[in-house]
This record gives sequence, structure tokens and C-alpha cells, in this order.
Amino acid sequence: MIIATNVTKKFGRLTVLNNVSVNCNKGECIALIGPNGSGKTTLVKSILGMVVPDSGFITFNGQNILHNWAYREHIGYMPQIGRYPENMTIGHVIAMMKDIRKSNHNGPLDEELIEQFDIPNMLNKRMRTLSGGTTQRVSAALAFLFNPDVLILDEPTAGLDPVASELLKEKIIKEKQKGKLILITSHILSELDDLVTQVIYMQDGNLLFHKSLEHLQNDTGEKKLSRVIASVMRNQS
Ligand SMILES: Nc1ncnc2c1ncn2[C@@H]1O[C@H](COP(=O)(O)OP(=O)(O)OP(=O)(O)O)[C@@H](O)[C@H]1O
Repeated sequence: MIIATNVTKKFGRLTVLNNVSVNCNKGECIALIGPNGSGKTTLVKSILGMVVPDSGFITFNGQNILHNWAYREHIGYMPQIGRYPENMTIGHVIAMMKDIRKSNHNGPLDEELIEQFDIPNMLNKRMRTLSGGTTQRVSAALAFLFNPDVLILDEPTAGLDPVASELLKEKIIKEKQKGKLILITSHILSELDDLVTQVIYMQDGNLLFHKSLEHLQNDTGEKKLSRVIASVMRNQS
């Protein structure tokens, strides 16, 4: 579904992605993990076309994404920090997004998270007045709203309260079961335990490994993702 081939990106003299190749398929829930600054967000932004690689290429359903924006209608993106026009209300933002995407959304709208996050009762609140967690709720609800085939979630539970976090996790599991591709970056590995089928580990711009969780669990004899990763890293050093 999404294939990155030998993707390299430099910012000045810093190589942020070094010849990264990955293959992400339908029905997978892939954890993109690694230390701060290892290139996870840059890889995600490259897939979204927000960062253009210096070399290498990315395809979506077999088509090179370069200068070819149509594929983005199939992706719901929840950024690490959602930035919205400050004076708009939540209602305005949702209406604007519906308007922008009205001709190309994938079947009926999915308003489940809007309801579960109690957003209908906050439609008149201006974006600048929202708490960090409420902004995250809006970002999450928008990512799922257009029923996309692919969900890219950058630190989705950061700032969410435990109830909202659990609701979002249940939603992710539900969408994975429908055969969607889900890519999640997170530093809170315990949050990923019930969700992920595969793990991509980045370090200093390099892809260290991309393996199924089952494979990693068999290799390490560990069950929990945090212990699996600790064991893999111990064995590498
Ligand atoms: N637009 C940019 N200009 C210059 N440097 C950048 C830019 N975007 C990212 N970087 C640098 O690229 C490196 C990788 O950043 P990136 O955000 O991809 O890492 P990350 O793995 O997502 O980190 P974190 O876990 O902290 O979110 C960092 O050193 C960062 O400072």
C-alpha cells in the first residue's frame, strides 16, 4: 500500500533519513518507534508529501506520490501538535474540513469520535481557548472523520486523559479490524501493546528493523512491547 524506497532526507548537514526503505500494508497496525530526533516524524511527513526526500521515492498503491496529491484523500493524519486558526471555533474548523473534503471523502462520514469526545457540546469554543487535550481530541476526531483507508497518528494519546485515550485506542482497534493501515508513533510503548502488529525502529535516521510483533516476541521470549524492545536493543549493543 505504502512503499518507501531508499528515502534520504537531509536538513542542512544533518541526515535525518538515511536510505530508508519500508513496506506498509493494509490491515497492519505499525508502531514507528525510536529515540527523540531519530526521524520518525520526518518519515511520516515524507509519506504525507509534507517533506520531499532528497533521493529515493515513495509510492501509494503503486503510484509515485511526488506531485501527485490525490492519494492524500485516503489518509487521515493526526499531527503531534495540531495547529488551527486561533479565532475559529471547533464548529468552524469541522465545517471547513468537511467543505474542503466533501467531494472526495470515502463513503459516509465517521462521526463516532466526535460524539464520544463530547465535541458537539464544545462547537462554539474558539481554538485558542482549548486545552492541549481538547485540541488533541479535535485532531483525532478529524483524522477519523473522512473514513480514510490509512490512519497516520503521531503521538496520538499524548495529552489525552485516560478515558479519551482508551476511547481512541478502542477506535484504532476497530478501524484496524476493518482492514485499514494504521501507522502510530509513540514513546509510551505500553499504550501500543494491544494495538500493534508490526514494529519499525528508527535510530539516527536509519531504519534499524521492521518486524512483526509476533516475530519479535518469539525472538526475545518477551510479551510486552517495552520488554521486547529493551531485549532487542540489549542484544544489538
Ligand atoms: N524542518 C526542519 N529543519 C531542520 N531540521 C529539522 C526539521 N525537521 C526536523 N528536523 C530535525 O530532524 C531530526 C529528526 O526530527 P524528527 O522530528 O523526524 O524526529 P522524531 O524521531 O520524530 O523525534 P521525536 O521523537 O522527538 O518526535 C531532528 O534532529 C530535528 O531537529
